[in-house]
Amino acid sequence: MAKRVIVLMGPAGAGKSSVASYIKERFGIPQVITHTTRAMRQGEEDNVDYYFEDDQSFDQKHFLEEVNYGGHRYGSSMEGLERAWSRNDLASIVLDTKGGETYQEILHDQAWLWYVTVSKVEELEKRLVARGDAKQAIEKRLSSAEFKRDLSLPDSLKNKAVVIENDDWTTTKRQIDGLIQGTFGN
Ligand SMILES: Nc1ncnc2c1ncn2[C@@H]1O[C@H](COP(=O)(O)OP(=O)(O)OP(=O)(O)O)[C@@H](O)[C@H]1O
Ligand SMILES: Nc1nc2c(ncn2[C@@H]2O[C@H](COP(=O)(O)O)[C@@H](O)[C@H]2O)c(=O)[nH]1
Repeated sequence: MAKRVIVLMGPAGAGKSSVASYIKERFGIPQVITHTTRAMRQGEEDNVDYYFEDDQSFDQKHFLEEVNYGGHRYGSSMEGLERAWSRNDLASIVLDTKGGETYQEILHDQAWLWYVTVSKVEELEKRLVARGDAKQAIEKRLSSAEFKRDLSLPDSLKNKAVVIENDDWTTTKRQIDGLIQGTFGN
């Protein structure tokens, strides 16, 4: 089977990481670990949720693409993608929409684009609070240009991405099961 990667995009709090964890547990789809200079959140682990970097170590890496999101740096590497593909032909990665556009340009049909969103934008802040994010970090994130941009799909990805409206987790899981089983018959 051709190697593919599910590219999970969407606004902060919409549920991208929750979807990545679900497809890992349910279908054994490994997640590509990316790099960031932001501080670790409660419950996160280095080398599992991210490779946590400082500016100096980040500068030494060779990334396929890198972005600034809400004042922090994020980057993903071809090595990370190959590592996930060595375990399974279908992997996932969580990216902002700018990264999603880059993956689409580089990987074409090998990038399976999923845009995770919610129908009510107020729900996003509630979820970040419930996740235990620091108040200051939430305020900074919600006022960032990147957060506002990712509230909708960029024009270049419209009609190319599957939209998952993650208002209700049971409904979301059903949609995901349909997408994976419809394509791979697992
Ligand atoms: N359908 C849902 N209903 C209610 N809560 C949800 C739902 N999906 C995810 N959550 C919760 O919302 C919070 C944010 O989810 P998650 O971390 O997956 O979002 P994210 O899109 O990866 O966010 P970020 O980009 O900020 O990292 C988590 O606490 C998660 O458990
Ligand atoms: N383009 C990229 N975007 C990335 C990468 N790793 C994560 N992300 C996206 O950044 C924001 C913020 O992430 P958070 O974990 O601090 O909430 C989110 O949209 C992620 O999808 C990357 O390597 N490249």
